[in-house]
This record gives sequence, structure tokens and C-alpha cells, in this order.
Amino acid sequence: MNQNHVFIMVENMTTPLLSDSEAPADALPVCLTSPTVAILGSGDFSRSLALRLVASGVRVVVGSRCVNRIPSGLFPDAVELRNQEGAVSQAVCLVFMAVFPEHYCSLLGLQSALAGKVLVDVSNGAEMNIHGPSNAERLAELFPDSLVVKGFNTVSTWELQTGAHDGSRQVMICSNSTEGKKKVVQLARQMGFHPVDMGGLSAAREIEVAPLHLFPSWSGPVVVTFLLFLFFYGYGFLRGILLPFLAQGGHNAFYRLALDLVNESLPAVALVTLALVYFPGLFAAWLQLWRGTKYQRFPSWLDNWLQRRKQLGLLSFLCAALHGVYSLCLPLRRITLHRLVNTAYRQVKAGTEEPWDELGVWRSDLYLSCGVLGLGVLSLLAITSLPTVGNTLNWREFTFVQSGLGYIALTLSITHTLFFGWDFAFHIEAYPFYMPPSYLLAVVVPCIVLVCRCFLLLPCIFTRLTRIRRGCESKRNCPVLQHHHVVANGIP
Ligand SMILES: NC(=O)C1=CN([C@@H]2O[C@H](COP(=O)(O)OP(=O)(O)OC[C@H]3O[C@@H](n4cnc5c(N)ncnc54)[C@H](OP(=O)(O)O)[C@@H]3O)[C@@H](O)[C@H]2O)C=CC1
Ligand SMILES: [Cu+2]
Repeated sequence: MNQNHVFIMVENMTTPLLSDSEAPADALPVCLTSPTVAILGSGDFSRSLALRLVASGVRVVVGSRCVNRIPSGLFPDAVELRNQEGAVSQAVCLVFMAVFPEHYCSLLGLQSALAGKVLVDVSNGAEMNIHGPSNAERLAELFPDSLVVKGFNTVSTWELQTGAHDGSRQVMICSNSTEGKKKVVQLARQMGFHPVDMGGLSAAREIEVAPLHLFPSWSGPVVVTFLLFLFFYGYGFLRGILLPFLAQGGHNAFYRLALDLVNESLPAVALVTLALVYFPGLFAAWLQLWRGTKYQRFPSWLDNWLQRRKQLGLLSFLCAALHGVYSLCLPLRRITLHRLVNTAYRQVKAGTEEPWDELGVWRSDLYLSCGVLGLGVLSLLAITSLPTVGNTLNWREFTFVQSGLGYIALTLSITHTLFFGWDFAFHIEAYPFYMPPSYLLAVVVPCIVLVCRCFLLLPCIFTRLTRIRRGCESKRNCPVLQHHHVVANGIP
């Protein structure tokens, strides 16, 4: 085919980008009837890509070094299997390189067949910090007459096969050839992806290492949760085990390390983390009130924090769920049996009965009930944070669930903790070594969040905030309004 002719796919049709008269007579019919895309390589990525392309209505031909080695049924029937030259010659304009970059050199024999065609480099980087040209730039050097486009490497084979996204799944694309990029962008859209133009081929390195990042949005929240756990665990260890051990000459409570202390730290972490989900929203609201406008950017730390709320919420849910399971295990512990039998034995010996403790019964029931309800509401929040569920909610429903139910979960969790603590916090024995119990420390931040939230609901503040969020700006921040104000009053 003539090297200068580039074809764009429009709903299974290709239209020449250059004038029709320039297209070679034999190329046009092929392009119009069968916008065939070739894939070089018959490995995992090739198979998944072929499945997706066929499902999107694209004709696919796979080029392999040895067609006979491909087991029958590996590719859908609609996919044609050819040798590499055969596949490339069938391809109208797009050829996917589903081959590891180490083997690009072995394809040099196809140079002239690939000339003028768009080569899509789908390879991932091997390491994070590699210097020198990216895989795509190397491919462009090897095939100077082809239009190299980087893309699709951030999509997993699983996603390609299942289509497990809602069309908002982004694929990053870059190339020095506008025409090549245009075609890949259209194909990506046809496959149900949301292509994002990253610019020239120099961006390829960034795209290649993108899949190597390990949970980039999770690292901050995970570190925060882990540090909180370390803090509460360490604090509990010091207050309940180590200091009493040193002070009381060998009073051994180290057995509490494995379960008791973990189950004491988990709810504290869950509570503080949940409060951290709602803290940045309050900061943002107060900042908007103070600035009198919503059109000024938040500081980047606040922006980052706001973007990590979902992760913090899910981690809070994890800790709360673990706390629930740990608590259910409490009756199974050997020490529970030991205490129960021993108390019973002592009471039998003394001829006494366990007294009915009305207040204690209420306390434990209220405490358990709030805990179970809190965990239930948190589970709802976790479920609606899944994109497949969240996308079925409209904006109001989503706000109701994430904000309304979120605050209900926070309130229930605080109540659960307070019922657990009961009046114990007012007794001097609760402060050994002047250290308050950890549940008291844990409710500080959540209580501050609740109080700040209540202030925001005061009618005067609430109306002002709503006005700001609808785009109104206070005079202080708007030069135009300031000017009008001055003129109207006649005061310079
Ligand atoms: N698997 C994945 O999840 C993803 C993979 N990718 C990228 O896709 C590319 C292919 O990956 P993947 O499909 O997993 O790898 P595989 O090892 O499964 O497949 C590679 C294919 O390359 C072909 N090939 C062509 N020339 C050579 C050669 N000289 N030596 C060896 N093989 C050759 C082979 O097909 P044949 O024998 O038929 O010629 C082979 O099946 C890589 O660049 C990878 O980074 C990107 C995103 C995700
Ligand atoms: Cu609890």
C-alpha cells in the first residue's frame, strides 16, 4: 500500500484521511469492506486483545512465527491466523506489537511491509528507573517508516477479556504522529475505552512505567492506618502491660499481646480513620467560608487528602470488620473459659450467686447494638464505593449515602465507644501512670469532626456555604463586586 495513505476507522469503516484520488486503486475496496487490524505475537496479550477487538466488530488477523504451534480454540473463530508477513500484509493500517520489546529486532525483516502503517507498542517497562529511550522510542528507531503509537499497556488482559469497566477506563496514548494517534484513539473508543492523549512519543516512558506503580493511591492511606495502629498498639502495650509489669514486680499480662491488644487497637484505628475521611471535607468547607469563594484552589495537601477519602474509608471498614470478627472470637479463648469456671467455682464454694446487674446489662446491650449497627452502615458505605454500585446511584443518592450515612456511621461508632467506656473514664483507676484509656484518645478526633459538622449545619453558616458552592463570591474576593460596592456607596 502507498505509504502516504492513512485510514481512520469510523464504526467499522475506514475513511482515507488524504484525498480519495491519492489512494491506490487496489487498497480502497479492502479498507472499506474489512478494516483489518493485525496483531503480531500470539501470547496472552494478543489473545485478550483479539477477543476484545472481535467483540468490538473489528476484523483481526494474528501474525505468528509458527501458526501450527497455536492450539486450536485459543483464538475466537473470527480471528485469522497467519504468518507474520501474511498478517502485516492483511492489515489495513494498524498493527499491534504484542511481542516483548527484546524481540522487536527479530521483526526487522517486516520493515518494508510495515512502512506507512501504525505500529501500536503495548509493552510495559521492565523497571521503574531505567535510563535511555523507552520501548516505543526504540521501536520508532527500528521502524522509521512506520507511525509508532504507544498505548494499551496500562490495560490488563483480564480487563480486555471481560470488559469490566464502564467506558470511563482510561488508556493513555502518545505518539509523534497525529494521524497515527487519531486512528488509535478512534479504535480505543470503539473498544469502549476512554483514550487520553499524553502528547509526543517522549511521554512513552511515563506510560510504560505506569503499570509498575504499586497501588499509588493506597500508599498514603495504608501508611496512615498502619501508623495509627502502631500508635494505639504501642500505647496499649505501655499502659496495660509493660508499665504495670515493671511497677508491680513481674505482673505478667504479656498474653494479651496476641488478641486482646490487637482487638483494642483495631476499633480505635477504625474510628480515627473514619474521622479522617470527613476531616478534609470540613477543612475545605471552612476554607471556602473564610475565602468567600469556591473558585480558589485548595492547597495541594488538602487536594490529596480529599482524593484519598475512599481509601481511608475502606481501610476504616477493614479495621472495623476485623474488630467484629476478633470480638466474636472472644468466647472461644481459653482465658475466658478459665475465668468463667474459676468464678463459678469460687461462687459455689462461697455459696453465692452472680448478682443481676441491670445497668451492666443495659450497657453491654447498647454497646453491642451500636457496634453492630455502625458496622452495618459502614458496610453499606464500602459497597457503594464500588464503581459498579456507585454508578447506579444518582448524585443525590450518592451524597446521601457517602455523606449522610457516613456521619451516621461515625456517630454510631462514637456511641459504641462511649457505651464501652461508660463511666469508667471518671474513675481514677482509669488513669494508671497518668495515661488515659486508648478509647478516650480515639474519640477525640471523631468528636471534633462531629462538632465542626454541627456548626456547619447552623442556618446562618449553612446558607452562606450553599451560596458559595452555587458560585456566589463575597465582595471581599471579587474585584468587580468590590468596585460596584464602592461606587454605589460613593466612598472611594
Ligand atoms: N500480559 C499482560 O497482562 C500484558 C502484556 N503487555 C505487553 O504485551 C507484550 C506481550 O506480552 P504477553 O502477551 O504477555 O507475552 P507472551 O510471552 O505471552 O507473548 C509474546 C509473543 O511474542 C511472540 N514473539 C514474536 N517474536 C518473538 C521472539 N523473537 N521471541 C519470542 N516471542 C516472540 C510470540 O508469539 P509467536 O510465537 O506466535 O510468534 C509470543 O507468544 C509485552 O510487551 C508486554 O509488556 C502489556 C500489558 C499487559
Ligand atoms: Cu467495639
